[in-house]
Amino acid sequence: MPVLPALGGLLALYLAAPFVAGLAHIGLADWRGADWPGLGQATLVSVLSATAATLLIALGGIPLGYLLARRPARAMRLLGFMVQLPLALPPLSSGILLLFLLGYASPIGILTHGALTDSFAGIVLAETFVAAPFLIIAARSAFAEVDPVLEDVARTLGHAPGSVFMRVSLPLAARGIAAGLLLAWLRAFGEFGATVMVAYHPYSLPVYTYVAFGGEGLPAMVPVLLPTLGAALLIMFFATRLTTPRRSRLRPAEAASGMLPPVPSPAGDQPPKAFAFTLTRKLDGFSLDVSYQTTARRIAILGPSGSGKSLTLRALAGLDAQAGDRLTIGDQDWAKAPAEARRVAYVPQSYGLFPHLTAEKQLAFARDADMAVARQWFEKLGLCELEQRYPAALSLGQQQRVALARALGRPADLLLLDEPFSALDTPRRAELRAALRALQAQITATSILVTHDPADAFALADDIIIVDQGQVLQAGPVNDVFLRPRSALVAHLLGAEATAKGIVAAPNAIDIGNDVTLPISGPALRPGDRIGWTIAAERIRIVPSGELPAEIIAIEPAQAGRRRVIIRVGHAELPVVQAPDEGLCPGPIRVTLPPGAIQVWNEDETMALR
Ligand SMILES: Nc1ncnc2c1ncn2[C@@H]1O[C@H](COP(=O)(O)OP(=O)(O)OP(=O)(O)O)[C@@H](O)[C@H]1O
Repeated sequence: MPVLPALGGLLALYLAAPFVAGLAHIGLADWRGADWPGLGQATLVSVLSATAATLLIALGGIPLGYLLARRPARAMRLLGFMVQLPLALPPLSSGILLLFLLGYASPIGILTHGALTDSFAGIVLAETFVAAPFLIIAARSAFAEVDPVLEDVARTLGHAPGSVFMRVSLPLAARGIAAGLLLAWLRAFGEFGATVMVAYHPYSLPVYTYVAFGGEGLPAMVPVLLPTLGAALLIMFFATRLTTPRRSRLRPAEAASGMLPPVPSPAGDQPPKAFAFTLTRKLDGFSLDVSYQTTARRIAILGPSGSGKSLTLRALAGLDAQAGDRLTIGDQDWAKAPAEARRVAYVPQSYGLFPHLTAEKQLAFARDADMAVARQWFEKLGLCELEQRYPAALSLGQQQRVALARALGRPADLLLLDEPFSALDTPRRAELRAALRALQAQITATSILVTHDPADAFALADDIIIVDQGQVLQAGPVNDVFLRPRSALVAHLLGAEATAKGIVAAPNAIDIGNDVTLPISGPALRPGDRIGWTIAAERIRIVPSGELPAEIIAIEPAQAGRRRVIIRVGHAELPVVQAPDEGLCPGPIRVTLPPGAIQVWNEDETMALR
């Protein structure tokens, strides 16, 4: 569309035109008659006062920007609004307000004998007032860009909040803050309105310019403009460099396998530690109330999206410890310990690698990192070649390994893994699952894995906690929960596609209708009870020698060239995944349903639970 470039071009032309017009006056200027000492003095005053004001602004503005970015409370929003007000005020009005505060007749003016007006200090204070919002806004945006997960991870690596700020938040926000500081300096250097009201003397450069213009008119202005233009060009050059995205000097991420090499040696022979927790949280629109106790060393927390899994993990890590928490591991009570004091190895969903540190430096980041142990993990996880890479140059699998090595490189009693495979494709997922299983066998820490995939839980946990809407639906050893889910919902969360109903015919057999009785494994059931049941599609075998009569009622194409066959057995309609077989067609067949694969729950008890 030609209108857009035309409109943009016109404005750009207008912005450039005064500079061009100024060029024409260079030859006409009275260079000899210029008041160079006066101009030099005013320039010095402006450079020094702008620098002092910028230092003051940095001292308060950086922490303020951080608070505004991290604390969403209403009081903070009000504070944010207030500190930006000077931007909206005409500078002369700002000057008048400052005179109310600092002028001769004000309490502060009386106390300081007027030292804060018509003085260098007055210039600094006026400049600070009008220029501070530039830094505060830049710092707030820069800190808001820093992923809070990185700060969480740093705390679980033993760093107290002050150290997290200095080592993670500040370095990551540094470019934005530096740009804000340059702009604040420039604004302070060019400040006129508030300054002329608060401190007419000593002359700052803008006040000097105004006075010179009043006395000698436009022809004398070209030499006066020189320092201003020079400072503006210099600062804008640096500010532009800071705000231009840096081109990565890193090597691109290789598509190399993210596989953890299997690690052979078994975990120590130490008995697993007793582990118990009760955690409650009341959030806007969501309540969490979970508790469990076990002596198992590998636990999975399984639930659908938004069920409270990550909140539980964060609470275990101590990232938002609250008064009512209960958390013991072995003989230690961690409930009141802050995150940095807990012995946890926490790997969040996004892995939480610090973008400004190489893989090697991530490893050394933990406050109490045992570098010998960390290096061992580095080697075991096949990371030696990647030591000098930044996270941006690592594949997802490699990032996961670095995050694991970093977490394991310090003493930990709990390994907390939040959806460790969620970013990976299916084959990589299976590889890493196997490798993580090997890793679990090597560590003595209790591992807690958050997942929404039952396959992860079966592979990597002895106990499972099933959560939904912030509540524990069922918890216990994986096999027990699998064979006796408490409800159809639990069975679905464990992967059941279709469920059916029946009646308990004998302690280990169920009547599923049409005179079909199904033998089952697991704890005895009470004859006569109404039950729900299911079986995973891949566990059903269609074979001529099958024990049960069934009927094929539909055949549908499925992924990878396979077929999904819907069978009726008893009153149940169940899917079966089959390799292509020309012989199969709708009609009677025989099937085998292994008793150990059948999940059963008591419908009457499920109703009572509701
Ligand atoms: N700081 C917060 N304030 C208010 N609600 C929150 C906060 N953090 C999380 N929630 C809410 O708590 C609920 C549980 O969140 P959580 O991150 O624990 O879910 P999840 O089970 O881990 O989900 P997913 O599998 O999608 O990661 C969600 O509804 C979420 O919106």
